Amino acid sequence: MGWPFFGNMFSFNKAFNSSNPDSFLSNFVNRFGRTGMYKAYMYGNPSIIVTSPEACRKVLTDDGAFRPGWPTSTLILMGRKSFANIFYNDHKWLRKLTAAPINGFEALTMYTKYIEENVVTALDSWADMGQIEFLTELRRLTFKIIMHIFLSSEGYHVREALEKDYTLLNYGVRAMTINLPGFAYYNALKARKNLVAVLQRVVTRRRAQKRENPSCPNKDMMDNHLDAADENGRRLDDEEIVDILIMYLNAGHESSGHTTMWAALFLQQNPRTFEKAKAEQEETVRNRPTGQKGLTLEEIREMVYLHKVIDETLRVVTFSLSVFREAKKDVKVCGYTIPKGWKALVWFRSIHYDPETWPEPKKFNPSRDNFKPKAGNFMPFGGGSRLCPGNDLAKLEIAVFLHYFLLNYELERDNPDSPVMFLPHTRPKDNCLGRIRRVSSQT
Ligand code: HEM
Repeated sequence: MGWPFFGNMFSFNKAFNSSNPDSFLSNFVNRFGRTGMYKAYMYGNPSIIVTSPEACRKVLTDDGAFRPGWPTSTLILMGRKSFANIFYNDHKWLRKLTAAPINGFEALTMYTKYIEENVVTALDSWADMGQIEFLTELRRLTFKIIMHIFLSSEGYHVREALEKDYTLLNYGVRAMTINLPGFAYYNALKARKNLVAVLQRVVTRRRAQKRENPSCPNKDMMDNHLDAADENGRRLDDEEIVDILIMYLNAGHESSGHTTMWAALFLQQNPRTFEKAKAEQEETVRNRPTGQKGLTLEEIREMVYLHKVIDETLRVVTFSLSVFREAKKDVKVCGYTIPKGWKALVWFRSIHYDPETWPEPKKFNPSRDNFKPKAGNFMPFGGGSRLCPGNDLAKLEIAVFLHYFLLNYELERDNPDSPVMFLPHTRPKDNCLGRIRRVSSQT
């Protein structure tokens, strides 16, 4: 279980700050064999790192034995009333409240137009901007989209005020919990304070508006939260609304921004895949009824190859390296006992990089046609009752972006060999510095 007090965090940080993050787990495998479960001391807690698909699935789906168990440092940043720390009936109610408006055909059709308009405008302006940090611009774009869904009636200033602080908040999420100036965790705590202050001001103002004009229709998710009551009439207090929003806005843009960047990058690095994906998009446009302007959700759902590209990107990148659960009792998983109170770290990266399931796992290859999916060996959005509620929205955003990117643009990187960072999330160190160039004008 590593060093006293620090446990395995030194070796974790060493591996994830090198070019070979998987060496962290290989160390366990080399010493103890492919057991699928390894005892470790992580983020201040005795933990079991769970790596086999069967064991991961069991941990994610057995709500009787496990509950979310995020480290205290993460809970402080996300908020003690965020999704990371709500359980049972409250969780069920709040999931229904927040997931319904971003799922299903009608909701996604409504957002397709907004996403499309913003993707088209963004790509067009980036092409005129010369050198850009592609990742930074994509994060701005996905943040604008998630803000539209949750806080559409707030203007540019609120968005700007929140956007800056989210970057700092994220850098602190998987950092060492050192609350001293100059350290990532210290900056993240300051960023959270600012985020809370901005959102609290919005809640206070909206409550006042609702008192003055109770019949005013709801405009966005924030308004829905202010009105919501559960079956016993319980309403959400300010802290709950702020914490739910802090986590949702974060989860809703970082992941899709990063994944979109990697998808574009992988396509650019693999010309044959690029051409194949582009051909599918050209066919979509050719088959479009005359008079139809822009994409429809039906068209997007029929893009078979593009979805393979997106899935393969989700696998190779594995944006959520692992998620945390805590054993509510001593529980047997695949022959081993996880003791009550211990954390279980569901290690998605090992599932997605298992060479037995994914030959040449580090290779981006959307045409893994011999792949037979088995329950648990592809879980980019998690599983069980905590399955990501934004998965369809995220895939929609990525698909719309790739549609226009493939048809009309290419990415030229300034530092194609820029090293890759793995914490807090996998990204090129230079945030993908480069240029977006127009290559044709088909749409
Ligand atoms: C590529 C994009 C995305 C990836 C890879 C991703 C991944 C994940 C994963 C693995 C989980 C499970 C966490 C757990 O088991 O504890 C999760 C949960 C969550 N995601 Fe996503 N996500 C993405 C996009 C989004 C978007 C667009 C939104 C919002 C619209 C969102 C909101 C959430 C929320 C609120 C949870 C917590 C759910 C709960 O605890 O019930 N995610 N996500």
